[in-house]
Parts: sequence; C-alpha cells; structure tokens
Amino acid sequence: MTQPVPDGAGVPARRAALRLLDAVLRQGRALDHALPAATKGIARADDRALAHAIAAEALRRLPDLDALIDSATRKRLPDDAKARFALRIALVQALALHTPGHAAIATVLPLVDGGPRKLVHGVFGTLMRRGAVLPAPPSLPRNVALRWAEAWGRAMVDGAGAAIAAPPPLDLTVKPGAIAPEGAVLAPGHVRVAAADVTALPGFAEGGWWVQDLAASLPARLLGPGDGRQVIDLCAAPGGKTMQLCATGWQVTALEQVPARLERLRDNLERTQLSAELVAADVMQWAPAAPADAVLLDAPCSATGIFRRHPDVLHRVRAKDIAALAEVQAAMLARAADWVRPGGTLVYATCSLEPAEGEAQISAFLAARGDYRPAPVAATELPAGIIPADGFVRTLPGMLADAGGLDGFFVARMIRQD
Ligand SMILES: C[S@@+](CC[C@H](N)C(=O)[O-])C[C@H]1O[C@@H](n2cnc3c(N)ncnc32)[C@H](O)[C@@H]1O
Repeated sequence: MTQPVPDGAGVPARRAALRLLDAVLRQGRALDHALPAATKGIARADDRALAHAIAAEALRRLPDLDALIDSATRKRLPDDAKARFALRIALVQALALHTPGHAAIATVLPLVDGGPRKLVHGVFGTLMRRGAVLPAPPSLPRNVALRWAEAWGRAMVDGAGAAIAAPPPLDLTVKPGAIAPEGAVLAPGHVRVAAADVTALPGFAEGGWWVQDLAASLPARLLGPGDGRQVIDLCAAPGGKTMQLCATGWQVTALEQVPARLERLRDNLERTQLSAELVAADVMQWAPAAPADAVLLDAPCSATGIFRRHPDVLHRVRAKDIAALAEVQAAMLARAADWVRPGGTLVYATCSLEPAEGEAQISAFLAARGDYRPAPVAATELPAGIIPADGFVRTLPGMLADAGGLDGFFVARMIRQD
C-alpha cells in the first residue's frame, strides 16, 4: 500500500483556503464563521492568516479569476469543480498577492493529487505565459452588479468595484476627551488610520477608542447627547453603538440574543470603562418594563454594505435571503416601535445596500404606523460629503472615495407622536 505523502511547507494553508472557499461558495457559509473549522490543525497563526487572506482575495476577485480560467480551457469547468477552486487559489496568489508563480502552483498541485493535476498545471502555465493580469477595478458578480445597478445606478457599481480593489482604512470612534492615534478626522470623535493590528495601536489598552466604520457610527450620532435619558439598544453586540451611546450620556439597556456575542460586548465595555445594562434575549420574545426615551434597532441584515471587509457576502447573499431578512426586520421594527415613549425617538439601521432592508422597509413602516413621523436628518448632522436622502441616511460605495470610502448603511430616525 502506498503511504500518503506528507504536505510540504505552505500546502496546509492552501488546503485551508480551499476549505474556506468551499464553505462560502458551496455551503453558503460566512467566511469568518468557517475559519475555525477550516484552519483546525494549523499550528502557526501566520499560516491561518495566509489561508484567510488567500480565500478573501479570491472572493474579491472571483469573477475576474473565473474569466481568466474560462479563457484558457476548451470545455468550461463546472463552478464547483475542484480544478476551478485550485486554479482560483493559484492564480489569486500569483496575480494579486505577489506570490512567485512557481510557488503559487507548487503549493496548489497537492490539492488535486490523484485528480486533474495536469489540467490545473496546464491552465496555470498557459495563463502565466500569456502574461495574464487581473483587471482594475475588480468586477462584481453579475447578479450583484445587476441588482445594485437597478437600485443605485451604474456609478455606484463602479464605486463598489473600486472599493474592493484595496484594503479599506480603519475607522476608530474616540471617547470624548480620550487620546487616540493620529489620523484623518472626518467627524467629531472619529479618526481614520491605515489598516493595522488594532491591539498594537496607541491607546488600545487604555480603552479610549474602538474600531467602528464611520458609516456604522452614524445611527447613534443621530440620537445626540443622552443627558441621562434611557435608550434601548437592540441587537447590540459587539457593542460599537452601545459604547457610543454610553459615552454620550445615555442610560443604555443593550440587548443581544447570542450569549458569546454578548460576552464580547461585555469585554468591550470593560476595556473602554463604560457601563450598560446587558440583557441576553431575543427581540421577538423580550419586552421592556416601560417604554424608553429612545430605541435603536440595528437589525440583522444581509450585511451587503460591509462587502469591503467581508467579500463573501457578494457570493452567498441571494434575493430570497434578502426577502427573508426584510420580514424579520419588519417584525422587529413593529415590536421596537411599541417600546418608545410618546415624543421619543426610534432609529432604525442596517448595514445593507438593499432597498428592501432600508428605504422600502421604512416606507412600509411609516405607512402602517400613524403614530410615527420621520425626524429628517440634516446635512449638518453628517460628515462632510454625505448628503441626506429624503431625510434619511444612505451611504453608498463611491461616497468619500478620495478619503478611503465607507461602508454601505441605511439609517432612519423617527419620532413617536404624543
Ligand atoms: C448588525 S449586528 C449588530 C451590531 C451592533 N449593533 C454594533 O453596533 O456593534 C446584529 C446583531 O443582532 C443579533 N441578533 C440577531 N437576531 C436577534 C434577535 N432576534 N434578538 C436579539 N439579537 C439578535 C446578532 O446576534 C448580531 O449580534
């Protein structure tokens, strides 16, 4: 009997990258959720990080990698063929991650041992000899480009392509009066720095700031200073908005369904020396003892607005997922709306680029709830360059592009009538 040949250096990271791509593209799982199982048994942290980097970059470049592969095969490889997966991993390393071609292919061929080794080697060699390059900016998956072009126009799709070409900057929200790393300030209490190891940045241990995309900081900003008033922060973990609300003088009740995520929120509050009442519960089961001055609902959503950091959303979110999430959001909104005292404020937010989870959701809500009216957002409440849309906030790829862009978000602020 022949013994399996042990993997050479670098191969386990490529095997893990293959498992990650399989988890996202064939099983529809989130890249970050798939990471622990896919990298199990890989001892070195830099190998685990490499596996993640290869898979994430392949997901950013997938349509262009596939177009190259298809240009070099006589018969189109099925989408789920192992040879296609192996070629994506070899090509993305050689063409986007600056791995020398011989190393990119040598570490990938063991993935197809006993299978289409010759084909993978041949296609890779053909493309390298041709001097293949990946186009700039990267192309979006066709279904996503069509959906977003219909909703927002061609310029937004071009902006989204450009936004995945380079790693996004890191935004920090800074506690009033705290010391923060130096960087570009695009709003009060905000600093933008180049992507970095967060724990190594000055002031991390002191807890004067936390990581939060500029767009994600807008919902809590729209509630203004709390002056001791009460707010219920629904779907709160990992707590970016909870910390903003605590830091601006609100008495916060933060509710989160997933216990492990609530623990992360607790850790974040501890590091930043802020305090809130924490509740582990399902929005659809829980109810407060009394209505609050404000409720912030950061609803679970498709997360298509954070595709720059999580390119897997571009490939696994389908129209039916968006429709199902929109139903969950409507049900949560209906409950949250009853927990605001008359005269109080309801803020609804999603990190989604789908109108069904934003504009359409709120117009259906306002049509159904005669006791609510919009509290239009003024341009002066937003960072320069973000213009309110019909009194709501809609951030899109392409906005603030010269400063490094921002995530896609929708935010609506509404008042409950007396
Ligand atoms: C968009 S994230 C929230 C981000 C958070 N607001 C922040 O600023 O850091 C959505 C959160 O909602 C939680 N969630 C989803 N369904 C829920 C439910 N039915 N009840 C409570 N929390 C829920 C998820 O576990 C997730 O942590």
